[in-house]
Amino acid sequence: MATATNRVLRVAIRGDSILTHPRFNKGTAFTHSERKAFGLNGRLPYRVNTLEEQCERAYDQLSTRGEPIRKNTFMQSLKDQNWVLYYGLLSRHVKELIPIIYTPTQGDAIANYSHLFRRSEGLYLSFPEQDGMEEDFLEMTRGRDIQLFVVTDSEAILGIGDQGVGGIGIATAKSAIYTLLGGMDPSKTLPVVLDVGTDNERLLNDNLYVGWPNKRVRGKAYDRFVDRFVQLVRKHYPHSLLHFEDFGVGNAQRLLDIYRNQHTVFNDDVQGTGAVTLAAMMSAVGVTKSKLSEQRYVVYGAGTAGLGITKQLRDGIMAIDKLSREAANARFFLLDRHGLVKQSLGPAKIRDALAEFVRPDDEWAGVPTNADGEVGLLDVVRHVKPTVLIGCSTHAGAFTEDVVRAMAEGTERPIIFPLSNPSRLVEVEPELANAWTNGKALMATGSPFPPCKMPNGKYYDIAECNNALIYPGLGYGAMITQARTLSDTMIIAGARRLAALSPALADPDSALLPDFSDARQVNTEVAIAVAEQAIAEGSATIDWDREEVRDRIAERQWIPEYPDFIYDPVHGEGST
Ligand SMILES: NC(=O)C1=CN([C@@H]2O[C@H](COP(=O)(O)OP(=O)(O)OC[C@H]3O[C@@H](n4cnc5c(N)ncnc54)[C@H](O)[C@@H]3O)[C@@H](O)[C@H]2O)C=CC1
Ligand SMILES: CC(=O)C(=O)O
Ligand SMILES: [Mg+2]
Repeated sequence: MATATNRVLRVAIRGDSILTHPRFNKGTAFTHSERKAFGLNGRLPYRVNTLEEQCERAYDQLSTRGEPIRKNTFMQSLKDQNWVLYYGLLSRHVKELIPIIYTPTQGDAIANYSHLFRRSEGLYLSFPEQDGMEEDFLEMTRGRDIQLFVVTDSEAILGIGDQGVGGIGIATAKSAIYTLLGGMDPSKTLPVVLDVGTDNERLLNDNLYVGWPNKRVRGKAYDRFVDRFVQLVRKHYPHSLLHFEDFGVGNAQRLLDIYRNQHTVFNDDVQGTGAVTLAAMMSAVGVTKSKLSEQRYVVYGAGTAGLGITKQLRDGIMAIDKLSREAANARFFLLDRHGLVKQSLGPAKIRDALAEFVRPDDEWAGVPTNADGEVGLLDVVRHVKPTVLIGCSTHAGAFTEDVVRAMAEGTERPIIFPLSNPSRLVEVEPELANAWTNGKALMATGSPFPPCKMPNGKYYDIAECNNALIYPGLGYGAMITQARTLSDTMIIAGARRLAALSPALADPDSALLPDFSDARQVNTEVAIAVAEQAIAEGSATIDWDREEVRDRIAERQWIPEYPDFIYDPVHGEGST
């Protein structure tokens, strides 16, 4: 509701309308004079509470709920009632509550979306209603200054696959994180689901499923539908940021390539995941006193995130260590469902997008294969002796004891990042990898995990290498400078700033990335770095000096505090 410099708001609605409007509702925090002005006197109990008191009450209520999914439902209902209270509560308990409103719990809420459904949130654009898309879009956005669209088509939600219309839950969660950690004004963000059907049989056979009960539309019809939406964004909100989330592997990078020259677009799974992993890797090589370019990287799961990470690390090696593209590419060994991505697998088993990273066969003479000539993870590890092992496969437990021990034989400090979400899909539990490597592994995971006890009795904090540690800052930096593009160099600037904040820099036994309890300050630093880079390279379209970026961002970031309200039925906000 407020920014650091905007403490008074003119509001046009009153009575029940304001009490049921989550953007304006203050509940018991309406002052007595506001109650008079807005017709609320008889609608509220006498005593005026502070936000602090409201947060205390809401936290007590939340604490009576045991299971994470019940806490998630409570938080959703709070968001439906009062945004300031919702974000106020979250910001007082960031580390405890992010796993409730985001991964892993939001994954369960999305999987059960149609059964938990109470009320809608965001914009639902359904394939059979596409002729009315512009009307629906305008109906939703009329009078609003939307600066950020978070869109999903729900094909690859976290690691749980196609969730049909329930995928709106990842767009709403990612938007909420933009506000909580990036300072984005929630009234200027819009989560969107493109409901193009679902191939999830469980949903198709469920009579309570609330989405379009149809097989997923693909091919040209799909492309036209997505394009219709993107062109509406471009036409009506040319300066907005368009964030793509959890699109399938056949579309994520492809749509990014199509639209990145038309609008300021961002694919979180490709670019956000790549950036946070680059930052964690910079931190890890700082601990081992080596360079990014000196590592041998095995990436297990060459889908959207796997390839995004690989390219971002490759670009980092080129930008920071000045290796050629070919030399940097040669540091990577990718595996997918058919094992090592190597030449003889042929086009039927290798996506075109992986072309740059296909290994030559002659490198693998004498290495054991299965009957189809495929090389598995253990044999890749034995042969390559990787210093880095990254998982983004959704294959729970893929980093077995044999794999981890084989890796530890080949390198003093194995860098192991099992990044699959939600937690139950992690490639290896950090506790196990810690035990199998005698506490030598440097680790980061996609969802939160508890610290591991080291042989010396100390605890090792597991960095949460989740794109939420960086995407709100990347997006905010691009949005606030109205950048024409979110360029690769802006992303690298953000990753370098994040790496510079790593606790492991000061103490090599500390976590590789800042703790999520500091994620707001961290993302603000990332936003500053991105905005400075946007100005330096001419992507920014606002007329700021680099030196003023920090102050400008501090002034503009949205904070969960109640401004004072003045009733103004003519010029006030809230009437549209
Ligand atoms: N930590 C983070 O910030 C992020 C984590 N992720 C996680 O990464 C995982 C993958 O996500 P996406 O790349 O979007 O999905 P995706 O479906 O594009 O990629 C998964 C890839 O793993 C491969 N795969 C599946 N089973 C395999 C197996 N048994 N062996 C080898 N390869 C196998 C698939 O063929 C596919 O190419 C998910 O769990 C997701 O939650 C994704 C984005 C960000
Ligand atoms: C974190 C995230 O974006 C994912 O797991 O898809
Ligand atoms: Mg994602």
